Amino acid sequence: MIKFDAVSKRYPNGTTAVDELSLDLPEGGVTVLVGSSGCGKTTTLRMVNRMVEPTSGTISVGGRDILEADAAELRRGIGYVIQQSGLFPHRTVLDNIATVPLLLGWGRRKARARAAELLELVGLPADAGKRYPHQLSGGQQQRVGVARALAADPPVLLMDEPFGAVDPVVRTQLQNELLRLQEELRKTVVFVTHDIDEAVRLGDRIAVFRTGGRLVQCAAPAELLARPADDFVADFLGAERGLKLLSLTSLADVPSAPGRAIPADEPAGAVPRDGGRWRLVTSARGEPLGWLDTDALPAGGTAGEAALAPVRPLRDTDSLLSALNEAVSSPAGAVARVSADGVLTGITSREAIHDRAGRSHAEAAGTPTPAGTAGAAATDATAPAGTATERPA
Ligand SMILES: Nc1ncnc2c1ncn2[C@@H]1O[C@H](COP(=O)(O)OP(=O)(O)OP(=O)(O)O)[C@@H](O)[C@H]1O
Repeated sequence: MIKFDAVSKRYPNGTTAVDELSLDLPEGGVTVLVGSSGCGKTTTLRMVNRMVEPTSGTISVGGRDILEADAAELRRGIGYVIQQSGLFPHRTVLDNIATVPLLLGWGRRKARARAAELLELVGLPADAGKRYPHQLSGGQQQRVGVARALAADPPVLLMDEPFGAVDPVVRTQLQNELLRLQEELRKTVVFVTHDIDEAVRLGDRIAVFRTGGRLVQCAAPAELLARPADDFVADFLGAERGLKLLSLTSLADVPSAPGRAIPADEPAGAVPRDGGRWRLVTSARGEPLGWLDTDALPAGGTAGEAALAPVRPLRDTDSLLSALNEAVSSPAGAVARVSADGVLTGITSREAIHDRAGRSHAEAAGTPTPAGTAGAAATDATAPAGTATERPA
């Protein structure tokens, strides 16, 4: 969709911002550009919509050399979102979003209807449309920035650190919104960030640049994390790249055992004390409520009335990293698995998670799978904490 062929950008002061870049950005995918400050990410992005002209090489969008296109026409097919949202302060939110459709001569009514539709698409309430940008939070302004960039339904979206100026919680929300939108819209997105976690979350592919505008590696996140091309990329990805890789693997194919859960209305005195210390207590509907310590059972009352250690049930769509986190923080050393409606489907041992984690690394690195621990993969809720064989992930 977007193709860079031996593209360089040299500024008159002698700075080489981008050096002989050859890169294909697939249609409908998110390509994230990362790298240390000043390595040419923004320059690369801005060359796509001709805000910066390359010194040499060719860039094509949809098979057409961008230098042969009229710059204004080219930009109509390319949405652009920047860090400080870039909204017009004296225009209402709705008018901001309607900017490009109005420039395209859509007519006021149609442009505003489209803007209202987009407001909803990016998760803002309809009444936000009448406000001015300064009457919105930073996160809401960024949503408006995204809505404005999408207004004319461009096939390409350029995003230059769009979530760089908001706090981590809002940032995660905005990332989730973008993933949801992308699921629906399938734009070809070029996304610049300094944040490797953001890159791993959002990117179908990640391009790592180094100072001097040199592309070092471009690969899918899992491949990049498992097989960094050199020490520079490995350092850039950080010491925790093994854990980051686990954030990309889902829990879906990790086995679980039914587990013998205890209903909350079971009399405490009737809870079996043998076969393991921690037992999962569930509601009448089967939702996990917490872990019961059978070494400290109260004399009277029900299992549900006892002090329970917290449980954070996980679904198949949760990541292996979340599962590992839950397994190490749960006193039972196991994870309660639930269906989409929150009902217990089984219990997975820490060992099963370790086993899957090891395979996930081996798969991504293209090395032989380490011997599995099939058969010991699941646990039942009666297994005492810490009985799983400890193996490094
Ligand atoms: N107009 C310009 N004139 C001269 N040098 C420039 C100009 N614009 C950018 N540069 C230089 O080109 C290099 C690449 O800049 P660019 O903004 O693309 O980097 P970046 O990777 O986006 O940086 P950051 O992460 O800090 O935003 C830098 O050394 C920068 O100083």
